[in-house]
This record gives sequence, structure tokens and C-alpha cells, in this order.
Amino acid sequence: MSATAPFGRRLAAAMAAHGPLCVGIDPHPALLHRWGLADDVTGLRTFGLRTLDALGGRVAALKPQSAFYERHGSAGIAVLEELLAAARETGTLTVLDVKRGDVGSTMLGYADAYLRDGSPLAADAVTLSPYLGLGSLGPAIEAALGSGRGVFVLALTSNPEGAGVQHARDAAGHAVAAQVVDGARALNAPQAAAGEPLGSVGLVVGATVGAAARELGIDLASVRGPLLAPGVGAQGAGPRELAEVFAGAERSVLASTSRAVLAAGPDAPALRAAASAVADEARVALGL
Ligand SMILES: O=C(O)c1cc(=O)[nH]c(=O)n1[C@@H]1O[C@H](COP(=O)(O)O)[C@@H](O)[C@H]1O
Repeated sequence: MSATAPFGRRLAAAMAAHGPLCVGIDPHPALLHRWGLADDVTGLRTFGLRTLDALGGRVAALKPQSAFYERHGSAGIAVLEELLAAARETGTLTVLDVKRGDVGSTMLGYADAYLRDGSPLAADAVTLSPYLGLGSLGPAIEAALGSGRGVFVLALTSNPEGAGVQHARDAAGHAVAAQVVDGARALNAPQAAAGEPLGSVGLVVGATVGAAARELGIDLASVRGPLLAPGVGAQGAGPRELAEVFAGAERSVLASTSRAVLAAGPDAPALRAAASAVADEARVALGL
């Protein structure tokens, strides 16, 4: 499939081929230590490249967590650039987890950094935060859609603190998260009308959020875009939670886990076995 095919189409094909799992590359200091690596840029580089080597071409997507690269300064960013380039070579989809959100004029800068052909930090998709207003993300969303890339906008996050903001309702009783969902649905409408299996504007909906979507009157299936579901594994969600949270929207779910798989490393077969077990559980839970 061409690299410029829409992100949603490319992701749907990767999920059909490898199962509905994204593995996060989160080089926590404790994981570097566990893998027998130093908490420095050499350790960081080895950690990411070994994970890519073990899982590249075997999971639907890999999600490097920018924070753990940024904590090593510019040398850490260079390692992230190398990892993204190596993933591009293997054809493995990358979701760069940066959770950016700023005024529109500044979003242009982030769009250029992460969503432009030829940028050293270009990924297939990025995570975005809509709390300066979904409309402020416009420049990044336009850049993504114009270059066959995608975005995942935070809607219902996996952390317990998210509810205070995301469940808040406006005077008409419409929850903040529901407004994010409405925006994503509208942005995906042209791709849905064109018959794409998934739109390129995804949402983040934690696998830990329980009945929140239903209680807030949100129809997740109506988004017609991918639903990145972190919280699987270390944050406590498993197959039962995936089935409960995403009932009716199963085909859109990209379950996401980081530490639960990474802790099986650094041995490549052990990493593969861990990822494949979580992918199988997710597939069964979602009835796919
Ligand atoms: O955007 C994300 O991926 C994300 C959103 C969210 O609501 N919750 C969440 O945990 N994440 C990210 O997903 C990863 C979860 O890692 P584990 O808890 O180790 O599986 C981290 O990189 C988080 O920053």
C-alpha cells in the first residue's frame, strides 16, 4: 500500500494483518535497568532499536513516548529520530506520543515537526490534546490529512484525573469529551462517505474508563475513526474492560500497552510472545 494512502486505511490494513494492538515504546529508567542497559542515550538507543527489531512488522503500530526521549535532551531526540527512521524502513506504522496542543499558529510548528514529509521527527500519526479547543488543532489535522498521516485526539483518557475535565458538561448538558467526539466524527465524515474502513482522525479512549462513554451519551462507533485504547496492562485494564468500554465499536479499537509487553524484554522471542498474547486477548475480547 502506498505511503501516501490515508492513515486510516493503512492502519485498518495493519490491524487486519497483525491484530488490534499498538505497543508503546516507553523507555522508563526502570525498564532500561531491567534490560541491563544504562539510563543514558546508548541505553535509550539500544532499547528502542531492539524493540523495533523484535516487533517491527508484527504489530499494527508502535508508539514511541516522546517524554522518555526528551529527558535525555537533544541527544535523546536524535535517538528518537533514528528510531522513527528505522521504523519507516520496516514499514511499521508509528504513532508518536507527544500529546501536543497549542494555539493554531503554534500548531503549525508542531505540524511541521511531526507531520511533514522529510521532517526528521515525522511519524505516521501523533497524539494531540484538544484542551485549547479542538479547532486550535486545525493546522496539525490539515497537515496530517494532506500527507496521508493521522492524529489521535484525547477524548477520555485512561488516568483517573481526566474525568474532572473530560466529563464536565456545558450549559446544554453536553460533555467536553462528547464535543471532542462530535468534532472527530465531522472530520472523518468525508473519508467515511468515500468508503474508507477507518478515518484518519482517531481518538484516545482509555480502556480503563468503564461506562463513561455510555453515561456521557457518546456513541464511539459513530466516530468512524480509530480508537486508541491505552491502559491495557500496567494500568489495570484487560480483555474484560476492552469488551465493556468498546461494546458496539469493536472494529475501531487499537488496544495499546507499553510496560506490560516491554517488561518481557530484552529477549526478542519473549517480547514477541508477550505482544502476541496481548494481541490475541484483545482480538478475542473484541470478537474480531
Ligand atoms: O496517548 C496515550 O497513548 C495515552 C493516553 C492516555 O489516556 N493514557 C495513557 O496511558 N497514554 C500513554 O500510553 C502509555 C501507557 O503506558 P503503560 O501504562 O506502560 O501501558 C504511556 O505512554 C501514556 O503516556
